[in-house]
Amino acid sequence: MKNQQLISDLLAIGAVRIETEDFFTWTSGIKSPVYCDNRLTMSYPKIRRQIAETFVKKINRHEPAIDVIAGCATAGIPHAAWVAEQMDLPMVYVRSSAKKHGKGNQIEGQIEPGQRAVVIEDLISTGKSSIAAADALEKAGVEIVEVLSIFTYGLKSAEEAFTEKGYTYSAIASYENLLDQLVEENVMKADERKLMEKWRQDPYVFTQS
Ligand SMILES: O=P(O)(O)OC[C@H]1O[C@H](OP(=O)(O)OP(=O)(O)O)[C@H](O)[C@@H]1O
Ligand SMILES: O=C(O)c1cc(=O)[nH]c(=O)[nH]1
Repeated sequence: MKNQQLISDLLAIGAVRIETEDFFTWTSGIKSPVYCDNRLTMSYPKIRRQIAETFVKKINRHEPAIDVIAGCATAGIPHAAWVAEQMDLPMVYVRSSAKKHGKGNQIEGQIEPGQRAVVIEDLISTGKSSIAAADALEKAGVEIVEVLSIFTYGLKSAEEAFTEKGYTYSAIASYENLLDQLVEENVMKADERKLMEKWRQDPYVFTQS
């Protein structure tokens, strides 16, 4: 699946919303004029299959092979499941924090120290959620080979956070691809695009302390 195809699909199913007055609040607290709801892709078998196939191709590049697919709770879980199913690999998922009852697990499913894992996330903003999942797996002795997501905003702070941790990450499509497509489809004018690009350089600009 090409990045521009994914963006077209996300736009076609209404997964991308832009609000220039009543901002969205991201999990990080950032107030954003954009929200990309990749959860909607679950409801479209062709799109979710193409996403899984693209992830599988990326994962198959790794040598030695990957032992386990790890989904980030919650939105990464179904995509991790479809990838694990296609690859006939074990799957686990990682909660944002350990359960307060039951077995107190943060990682659900079976992992063994020394296994090589790919972490599947639906979206990367600051990277905090997927890095926390990768950290939990690493703490359990698992090697993080790559973090994959459907979409990334490509925020500088996320890039720095991944680099600092030494995790490799990639996404099928980016905010850049989204802006290209919005201009292409005449949804956004070139000067509006500039503003959206500017906001990405300083994503906390609308966030009150
Ligand atoms: O890179 P980050 O700044 O961490 O932001 C991205 C995370 O935010 C969203 O999850 P959300 O917290 O909304 O929870 P959900 O997956 O349970 O819907 C998204 O699904 C990512 O997990
Ligand atoms: O950072 C987030 O919370 C976030 C941003 C976004 O565009 N979509 C989403 O589901 N979460």
